[in-house]
Amino acid sequence: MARPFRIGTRGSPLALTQANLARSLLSAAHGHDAAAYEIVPIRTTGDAVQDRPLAEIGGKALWTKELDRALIEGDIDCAVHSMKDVETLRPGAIAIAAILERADVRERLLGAPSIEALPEGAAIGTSSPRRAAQMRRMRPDLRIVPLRGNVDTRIAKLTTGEADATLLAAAGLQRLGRSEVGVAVPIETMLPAPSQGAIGIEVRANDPDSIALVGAIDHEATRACVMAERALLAALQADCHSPVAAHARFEGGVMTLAAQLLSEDGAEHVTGRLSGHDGVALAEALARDLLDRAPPLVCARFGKCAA
Ligand SMILES: NCc1[nH]cc(CCC(=O)O)c1CC(=O)O
Repeated sequence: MARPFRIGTRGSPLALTQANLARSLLSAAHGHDAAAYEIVPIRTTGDAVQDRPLAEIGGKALWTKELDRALIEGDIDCAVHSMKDVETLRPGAIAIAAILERADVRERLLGAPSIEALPEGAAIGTSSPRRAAQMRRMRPDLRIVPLRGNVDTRIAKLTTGEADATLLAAAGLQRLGRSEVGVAVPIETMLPAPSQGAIGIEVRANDPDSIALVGAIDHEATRACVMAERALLAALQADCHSPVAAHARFEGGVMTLAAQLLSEDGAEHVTGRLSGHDGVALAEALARDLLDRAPPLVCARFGKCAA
């Protein structure tokens, strides 16, 4: 290559680790020297504003807007994202060229050996509406306190007593070399966020060379699962503040998509699962079914209900 292929990323330790993983996979797939790739960290609004609730900052595209602009303007050739943080509707000028093989999708609980073992009234630090609602559903006695910052900051805030316990994605901990921290929560107990554990690489939609280069490291099964989970969010018209969990997986060539919608306070919820071969069709059917069966408070949160 004439010049290095520029890999755009957020500057957090987890984002940089993920960008380096993308670089290693790309150089291995194409037999390039690592120097053929350049990591370009870009500061996002979500990283810059650490002291206010996410919903207050404006909500949408907090982690992607600056990277989108750099990509579209040609300052970078691709952008590496945690797919969990990427909005369901992407700009037409941007294409997802690869989704990497998914890591452990589970949540890990830090601060107690299990959810049942949490002391009465314990403070759970999380800024995720999904995690908050799921915890309130299982343990209405718990208090939810906001906890933001990158993974290491959140772990540190437990030590300083800002919260008694927290939940973090196993995938992020693993990638930061902290896979021993906390205990894994089975997905049957706590269904993860849609796209949790999946890294996506975006390119300009009108850049066929980058589409081919990056497409070489796509993991087809992960892509199908993540696209089904994202199609469910689209069909629900959910956004990043919606308390929704979803997880798709293949078993013997058949995809099973499971999902849970909750009211903010966790008092009401609806769950469902469907199996089949077309992930997007499964997502649309499951969304219809969940909205049809949603109790009133869940319905109020997700709009589009029949009632
Ligand atoms: N919202 C922040 C975020 N985005 C991606 C991850 C972890 C990695 C992943 O889920 O792919 C995290 C931290 C967390 O939820 O623990």
